[in-house]
Amino acid sequence: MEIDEAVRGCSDRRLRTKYDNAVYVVQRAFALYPFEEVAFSFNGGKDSTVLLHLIRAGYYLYKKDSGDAAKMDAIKNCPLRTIYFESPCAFPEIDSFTYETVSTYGLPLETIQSDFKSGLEGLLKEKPTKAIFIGTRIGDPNAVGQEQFSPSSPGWPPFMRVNPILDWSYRDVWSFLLTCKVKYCSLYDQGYTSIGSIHDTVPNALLSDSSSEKTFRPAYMLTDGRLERAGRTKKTSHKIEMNSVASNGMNNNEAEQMISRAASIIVVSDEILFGITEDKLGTALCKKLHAIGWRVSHVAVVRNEIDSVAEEVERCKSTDDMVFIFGALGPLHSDISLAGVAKAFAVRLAPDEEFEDYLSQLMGSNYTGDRNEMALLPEGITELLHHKALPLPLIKCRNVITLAATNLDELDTEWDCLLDTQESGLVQAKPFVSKHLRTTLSDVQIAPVVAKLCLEFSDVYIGCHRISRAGPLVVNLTGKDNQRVQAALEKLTSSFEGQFSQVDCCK
Ligand SMILES: Cc1cc2nc3c(=O)[nH]c(=O)nc-3n(C[C@H](O)[C@H](O)[C@H](O)COP(=O)(O)O)c2cc1C
Ligand SMILES: Nc1ncnc2c1ncn2[C@@H]1O[C@H](COP(=O)(O)OP(=O)(O)OP(=O)(O)O)[C@@H](O)[C@H]1O
Ligand SMILES: [Mg+2]
Repeated sequence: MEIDEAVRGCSDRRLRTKYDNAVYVVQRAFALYPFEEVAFSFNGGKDSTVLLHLIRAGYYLYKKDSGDAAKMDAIKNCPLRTIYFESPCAFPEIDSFTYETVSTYGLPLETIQSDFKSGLEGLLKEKPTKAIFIGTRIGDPNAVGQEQFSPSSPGWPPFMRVNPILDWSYRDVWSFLLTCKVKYCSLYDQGYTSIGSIHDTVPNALLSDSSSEKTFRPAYMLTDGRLERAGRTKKTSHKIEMNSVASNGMNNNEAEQMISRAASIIVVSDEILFGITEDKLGTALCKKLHAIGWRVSHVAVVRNEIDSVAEEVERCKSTDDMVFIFGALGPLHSDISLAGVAKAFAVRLAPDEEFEDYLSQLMGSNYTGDRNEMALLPEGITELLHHKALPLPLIKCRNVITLAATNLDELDTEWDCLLDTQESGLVQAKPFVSKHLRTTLSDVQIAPVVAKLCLEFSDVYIGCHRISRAGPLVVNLTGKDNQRVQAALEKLTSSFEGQFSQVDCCK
């Protein structure tokens, strides 16, 4: 069997291991389910092309193991039911590659014209189908929480999703296709690295040829597989969000208020809780966030314990747009931040190939201990944020960004890189306006007026603090609408003629 021979004959030990595991999953599926109740979901993409050849190899090995030696010569192909969800928005190259391939490999094709869910409902009604092979890989947006055998989701018709290449990286896919010298869709040689519909897919800009803007290098030249989907345009952008709120009859100001951003900060440090060190980074980050118009809703210092981090992340990730974590990052026993993040998202820590590469370039081969602990990242939800000024990319898990800074200078660098990296999601929001007033009046005297003011100006934050019990009182008015902040200020000062003076800062 040519695929099996090509992989076994190659020197790439990692590819051989990935192949062995995937082919094992294929064979188990054939052992578990009646052949005619298994289907292969094929769409001509690179992942499903890999899967096609793994299924062919797995089928061959399964038949060989079941003692059908006499018939082995006849088993060149695997006549597995193959389903293709056709779409008028598919690339013509994808369509033609799909039809050609099923014909080349003798796959009985069943085309479906509706969406995935109703298409599968129809398919299951028509023919009993217990399991479907899918080319999902960790890193695909829909892979989170899946295993190699994962029942379909609640609300979907019942079948087993079989994902033999779930743990394959972008590089593994290309090593396999090139080692086996199999045909793949021509778009991948034109710079496409992941293919969706004609409306949301363009060649990957990272492969653009320096000599000409219009030519692109082949997909297998992309060195950082994390950026595989860079040619897939995002479904919702800040601009669209803004347009849609503005088109709901709101003016732009109101629209900006609507999308004002909130962040929380988690500092992981037993030392701070013991009083041995102080948290300076949390305070500095509050200032930086405030300066770009973000509201900080919460700063927490938690213990170096997986559960403490997980509980805090779980709380913050759903209430805030962004969560920042400092501390407990590295190979030490107490470096548990990423395990806490993984637990909060109910995913595992798994080796990350790209991060491993960065670590070995930075630290040589002795960098991570026996299990490559430092290269274990939350599986399926991690994005590496690259920047030329950073020796290691920053780790972003959905809306949780792990900062590696240990002092204020390092924080400045990381912050500038985040602002310079679109993928960080750190967009500039409408800036805050702050005005500060100072008075020698007592708290008791101003309390009823300030309480009323808070009700009337609910969009303006009105805070009061003293530098000392005997010293003057400072009132801080902060909001996003300059006129409203000024109006609140005037109302307060006019209630106590001549008793307030405006100052530049709140000290
Ligand atoms: C055969 C097959 C089975 C699927 N089963 C499920 C499922 O059980 N649950 C689910 O949420 N999505 C399921 N999907 C949808 C995929 O998760 C995903 O939305 C789809 O592949 C589109 O990916 P894209 O949005 O990246 O193009 C299935 C898709 C296919 C082709
Ligand atoms: N239109 C479709 N018809 C049949 N199966 C599909 C279709 N779209 C997706 N799938 C299944 O979902 C899997 C994952 O799709 P995905 O787009 O991530 O991978 P791919 O198309 O194989 O490769 P690429 O990431 O380069 O687009 C496919 O390998 C295939 O098994
Ligand atoms: Mg695709």
